[in-house]
Amino acid sequence: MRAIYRDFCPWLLLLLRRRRRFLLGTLLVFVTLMAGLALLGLSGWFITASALAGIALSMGLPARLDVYVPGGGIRFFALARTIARYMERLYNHNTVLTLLADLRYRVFGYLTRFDDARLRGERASDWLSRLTADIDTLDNFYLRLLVPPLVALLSVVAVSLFVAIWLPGVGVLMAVTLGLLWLVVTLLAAVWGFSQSYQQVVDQQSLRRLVVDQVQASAELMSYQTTQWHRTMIATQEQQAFSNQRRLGRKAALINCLVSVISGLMVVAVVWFASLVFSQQLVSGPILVMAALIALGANEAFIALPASFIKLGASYAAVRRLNALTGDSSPAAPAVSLPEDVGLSIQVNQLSLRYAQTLEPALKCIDLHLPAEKRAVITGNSGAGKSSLASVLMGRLQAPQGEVMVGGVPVWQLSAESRANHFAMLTQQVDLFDASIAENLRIANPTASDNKLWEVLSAVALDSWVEQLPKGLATAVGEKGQQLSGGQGRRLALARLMLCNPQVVILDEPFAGVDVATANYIASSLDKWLSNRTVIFFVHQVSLLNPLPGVEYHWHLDAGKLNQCPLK
Ligand SMILES: Nc1ncnc2c1ncn2[C@@H]1O[C@H](COP(=O)(O)OP(=O)(O)OP(=O)(O)O)[C@@H](O)[C@H]1O
Repeated sequence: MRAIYRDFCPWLLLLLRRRRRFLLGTLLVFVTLMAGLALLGLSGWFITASALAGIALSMGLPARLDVYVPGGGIRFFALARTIARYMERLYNHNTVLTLLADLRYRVFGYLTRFDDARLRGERASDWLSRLTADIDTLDNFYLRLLVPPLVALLSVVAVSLFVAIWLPGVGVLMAVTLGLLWLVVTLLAAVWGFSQSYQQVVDQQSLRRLVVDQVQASAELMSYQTTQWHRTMIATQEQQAFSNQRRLGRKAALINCLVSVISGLMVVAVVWFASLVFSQQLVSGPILVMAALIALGANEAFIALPASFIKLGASYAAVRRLNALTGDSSPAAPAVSLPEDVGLSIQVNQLSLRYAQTLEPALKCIDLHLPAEKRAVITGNSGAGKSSLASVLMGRLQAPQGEVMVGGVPVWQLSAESRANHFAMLTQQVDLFDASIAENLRIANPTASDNKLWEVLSAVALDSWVEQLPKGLATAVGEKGQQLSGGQGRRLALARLMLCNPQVVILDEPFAGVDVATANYIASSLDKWLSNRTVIFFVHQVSLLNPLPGVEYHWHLDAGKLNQCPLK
């Protein structure tokens, strides 16, 4: 129990930072409920009193009834209920959206502090689950698990005290029964449905993974004729999730049934006790009817609670997954900035890196010094550690041993803005968005003119190809740039890089997928753009296929070890 509280605590505190909204939202829900109950009770009282006055008059007995005050009261409560309900919906939905923004902001903040290895450690569908499904589950917390039980508890107190003014015994009966009902719909529902609703989140995640795999790998599954096998796996998982959901639904229905039985019995008991008091002429008929109707209406505060509390386990599962993020990320965002328009040197001292769950280090005791505004090439066979070293140099991957200094500042102390402004990297796997060519380019520089876009396209020899496209710069490149060839995609990414103005540039296999003539043409444009910048090329080998303009230093990576080589 304490562990559950500890896990929920940070998120509850985040929600309660908006406590004024929370209190006002609760008050509006409470006022709506009370106005409804008052309308029901007063209407019952008024109809009964009118009927009794009519009967008395028809029997020739003297009778008086003020119709104006109760009539006005009924109109007042009817209006109050409508207005309070409208305000409550408006206000609480606004609160939920505000909380959603708070939660997403916090979770996104944690994700931005992860390095490449941690981000790649989980699947995209899992990150998506955290940012969407888990946060939505938490966001339900306010409107389903915090406000309604508080309103229900307040209504138990208010309704019992009100009835006790005329019928103290009935007031106590209602307080005890409704209090018991409150415990049933909150604690009992939460405990009873906990493990199944927890499992529901786990099942949904597994199902989402399998379905994403089915869609993404459909070509492979079809070519190996294993589509049916994979579909069977999905069907089995679906069946498991379905039967768990059915068990949970059955429990929720049973609790709802219990609520109806308890509240129904309470109404019978209220009518019975009140008629005993009525038979002793201690209370009037209209009051008896009013008490019975209020007892009947009080049920409304409890109706939605079982369905919400039975899913407490799901909220707990979401919270635990989100807490795993907070545990992993570094506590504070680094905030050192680099000077503008000054050449930056790169210095690496005794750097070692080992990925989690691997035996051999990917990088071993690396020392490197590249003066400001100079260019170097680092060669190495596949798997030698080139991409890992490039990521560490850019501060995208944190190495536990050794240090990397850029412009004399440890790279991990640099703020995200500073890294974005001063560093640029062409990675092996380029990311293109499902947008037009122009939009993909303007990610690097939103204010770049069309002329500027044509200039960088020409630098990577893509201008004539784009010119002959019917939509030109507005041509969509498809999801992950699927409508471009591999080489075109890389060149577009290189053109995008050329719209920035970084002081340090890292190019990981810049000429991969490009023929020799085009590579030579791109190299000469790159040469101009790279002047006055500190540059490292990462390539498998120095060859005609890799024209490397202006390179003055050469290192070779061999199984994670870096050795300086003479430049041929
Ligand atoms: N996220 C990761 N988790 C575990 N091991 C990794 C990870 N990324 C890379 N490695 C391992 O680190 C070693 C170096 O990989 P890296 O990608 O840096 O090599 P590379 O020289 O860039 O190779 P290539 O030229 O084929 O891209 C490899 O043995 C690889 O298996």
